Amino acid sequence: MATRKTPPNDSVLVAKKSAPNSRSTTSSRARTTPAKNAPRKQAPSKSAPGKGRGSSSAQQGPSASSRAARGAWMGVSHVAGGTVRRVGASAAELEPEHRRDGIGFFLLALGIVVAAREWWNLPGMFGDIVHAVAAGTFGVIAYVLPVVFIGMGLHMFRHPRGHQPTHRMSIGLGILALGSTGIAHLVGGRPAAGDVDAVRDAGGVLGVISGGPLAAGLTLWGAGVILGLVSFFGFLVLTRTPVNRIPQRLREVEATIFGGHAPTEERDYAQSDAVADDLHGADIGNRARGGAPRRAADVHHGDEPYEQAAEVVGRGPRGRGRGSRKTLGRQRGEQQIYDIDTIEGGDPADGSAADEGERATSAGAAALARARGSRATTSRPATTDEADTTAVETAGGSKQRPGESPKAAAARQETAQRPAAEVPQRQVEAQPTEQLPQRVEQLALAGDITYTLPESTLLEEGTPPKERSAANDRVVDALTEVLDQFGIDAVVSGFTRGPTVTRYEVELGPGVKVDRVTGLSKNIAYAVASADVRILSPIPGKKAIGIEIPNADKELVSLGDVLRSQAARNNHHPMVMGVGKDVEGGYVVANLAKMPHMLVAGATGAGKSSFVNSMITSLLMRATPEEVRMVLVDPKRVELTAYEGIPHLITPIITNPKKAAEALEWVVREMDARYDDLAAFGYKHIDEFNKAVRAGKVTLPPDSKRKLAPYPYLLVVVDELADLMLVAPRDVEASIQRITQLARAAGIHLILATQRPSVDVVTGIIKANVPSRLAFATSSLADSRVVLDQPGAEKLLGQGDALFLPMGASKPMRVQGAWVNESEIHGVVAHVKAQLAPNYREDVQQTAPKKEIDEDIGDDLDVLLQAAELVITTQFGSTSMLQRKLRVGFAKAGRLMDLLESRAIVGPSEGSKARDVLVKPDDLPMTLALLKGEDVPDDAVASGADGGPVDLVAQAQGDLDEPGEQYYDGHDGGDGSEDAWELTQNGR
Ligand SMILES: Nc1ncnc2c1ncn2[C@@H]1O[C@H](COP(=O)(O)OP(=O)(O)OP(=O)(O)O)[C@@H](O)[C@H]1O
Repeated sequence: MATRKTPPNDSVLVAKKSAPNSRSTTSSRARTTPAKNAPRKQAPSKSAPGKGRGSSSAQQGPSASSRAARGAWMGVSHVAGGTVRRVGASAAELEPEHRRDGIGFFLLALGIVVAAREWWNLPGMFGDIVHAVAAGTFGVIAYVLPVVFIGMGLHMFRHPRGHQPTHRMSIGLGILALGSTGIAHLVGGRPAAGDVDAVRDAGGVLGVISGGPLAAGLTLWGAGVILGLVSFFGFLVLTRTPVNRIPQRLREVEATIFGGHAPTEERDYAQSDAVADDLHGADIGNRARGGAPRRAADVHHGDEPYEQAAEVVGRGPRGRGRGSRKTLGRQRGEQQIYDIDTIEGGDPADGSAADEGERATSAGAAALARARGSRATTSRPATTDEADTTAVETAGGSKQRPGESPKAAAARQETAQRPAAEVPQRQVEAQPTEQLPQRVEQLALAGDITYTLPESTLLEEGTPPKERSAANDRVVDALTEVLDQFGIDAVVSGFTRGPTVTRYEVELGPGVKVDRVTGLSKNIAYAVASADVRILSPIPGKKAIGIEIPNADKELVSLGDVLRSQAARNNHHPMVMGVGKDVEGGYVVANLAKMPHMLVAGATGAGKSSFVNSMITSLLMRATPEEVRMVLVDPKRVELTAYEGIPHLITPIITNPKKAAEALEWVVREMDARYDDLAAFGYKHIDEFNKAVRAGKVTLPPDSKRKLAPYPYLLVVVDELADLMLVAPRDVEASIQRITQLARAAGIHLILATQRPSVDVVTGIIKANVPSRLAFATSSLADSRVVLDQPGAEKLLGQGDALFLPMGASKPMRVQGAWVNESEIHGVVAHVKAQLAPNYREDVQQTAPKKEIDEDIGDDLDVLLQAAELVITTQFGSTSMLQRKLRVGFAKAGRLMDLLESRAIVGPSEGSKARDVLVKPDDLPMTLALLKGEDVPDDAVASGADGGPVDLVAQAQGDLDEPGEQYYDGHDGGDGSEDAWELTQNGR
């Protein structure tokens, strides 16, 4: 393999280091080489100046033999050096899993060799050497070395992909070795370094180093205590046990030895087999590490991520064997964390870059800065085999592409030949290994209750992220081929792999039209055998076209990982939720309080309900019922039932759409009440008010009996807006409009989810007032436009793949939604329910006034109310005034006047004269209430004047006969009446 395909980095490396022939076989890069290669090809002759001179000096006699010897030595060293480099490079070419397997086997073999000598006294020189090294270094501790080596080897096999745990183990073992050999040194009588045998029987050289000076300085016991502590610390690092978790770890160990369940083990891997296999093989958490079996019986319906994708995942690319192709591309960095907080503040790209700069680890940050900083350092393809072949062909003939200038060709070739080793590699954030500490709150309202937020171990870990896979390499090949076939001067310059899609970056040569690539979307889809190709031009913040192609091997984004990410840890706001991961593999969290309202839409099965579950669970994980209360509306009756009875609820889950509409009206009233408070106490936002209340700065009037308490945030979740719009479109729309326009300062936030993002459900008014959007896969382009005002959502993959357009962002970002399964939800809900019962507000569903709008009014209620108001306030019953002021047609104005007459608000028509108005302005509110079908107190009825409202009330109460049918008899107007009206208006 290594001889057939010399990897590009090898080829460049060898060329630089003067291996003359390396190009001829390969040439992978020939296409990209000529300009630069020429001098490089000269390198060997440069390194062999002796040759040239040799031929002349051969005639010089005596020094010829020494030169020949030197030449021979150089030759041998070249061959040897080249071989070593080639083997090294080939090893680097291996898949990371194979490399780790190789290390695993090496450690196993080492363990066996050391055991053979230290345990079974292997005789002979080999045994002596092993003993000299092992015991010489570690002293008597060498007895346990085989266990350590074999253990680490097995660990490598079990976790072929991660590297963090191995680093931790190495550090832990190092510290433990220092401590324990030091103790062995003390116990072994503190032999002098020169006494080899005694040193081997004590703590070895390491023991002399760690124990000797300590004992000399601190006495034997002092040194012993210090070394004991050092060893203990090493052990804790090795076993990943923070001191505060020692009791829990002991319980886990006890549970493992004596059976039963440790608390953290009560998790349930209800994943599809394929995904679970993925998880299983990849270090997914305590349970998998403990080897506890998964319980198939625990798999719930609807509790499986990527339900239909199981088959695809099952026969992912790993099953099909891998080539040894070189991959290209920038590596994904999970340190890249988008916090919607940051994005909201300004340019998303800038925000994230700044974020990255701050948070990346030093190694990752340096690489990231390089990757971001200049185009020249953006990753370039380290070529594939196919590219190699093409390169050979083009190298032999034209090195320029059609229409390309020689200079451009040279520049392109120069960049394209950069070795993979120079590709900036971004550090991948480790799966969070530390669980979050539990937050404990003393509840203010129920002072005797200490509320503990759920432990983060209740949420499982997801699939460890892959940096690249063979599937990515195949796609890069296919894309390169398509670009070549169509003679487009463009290179696939890198890719970032997200959990469900990979974004390939294509950089254009000078003078190449973007349309030439975007116009190829169908050919690209054909070449990569996937219908779901989405092209972004450009990638926001980058000079490159993005081609997003689904991963054949999807990764599960678990809510637990998102909430344990740095982005979520750094933000202590109770309304922060885990959204998922973006295409670059960065965790996305969002502060719902800053959204401030969100529309979540997508076709059935696209992942809305899963998102809503993740959102509610996020809040339960992070917020006490005093911080966040919820109104959950679930007309489908299935999605949110799991949350019934949680103390965060302000009313039982509402399943009846009519009641939901009423609940929205309650939310409006609650909002008004909060606003009144803010105004009364002089605050602009509920946060300021709450702060002042907590600080005791808000003083009530002396006679007030009210007990001041901070207002919790109120999250109103409607899981199917369409159902509400069906029963009471006008009321629902009006409530939503009012809430969304004002509620932000009152700490009230709306999440509206729908699977029917059509204009009759997501009306213009709703859209205008709900600024943040989350679009899961929609069934049509039109739906995508309704949600996002742009196409894109129709190309999403479903199952949590989404476009997220938070308020203030100009371009949507693609995210894979966080997944939380039913058993996790049950765990979290059980935890919160066990601590506190819900304290429902009675008024939410009860005080909403009963309304019965008369049939003849029908859909005209709004305009009729306006007409009544106009007529009563002006005391002028003119139809043409209604026409003009309400901008309605003649027929409609006439009908309104009929309705007003039938309710005894105006008298009958009197020809061209304006009608008498029978209701006094003072009675306007009651009249309007009656028209709206609201209950009016009896004492209000008695105050009716001139029989108007009294009649109306009486009629509403059935005391009068239905008024006779009266038809409007035409235009009431001569000009006189209109003028009179104008006069009235002017006179006011
Ligand atoms: N974030 C995710 N990660 C993995 N799989 C997911 C995710 N979201 C959804 N899925 C998969 O898609 C299926 C359907 O998701 P979900 O029930 O949330 O869709 P929906 O849009 O609410 O559909 P409906 O409107 O019919 O209720 C889930 O059962 C799950 O298998």
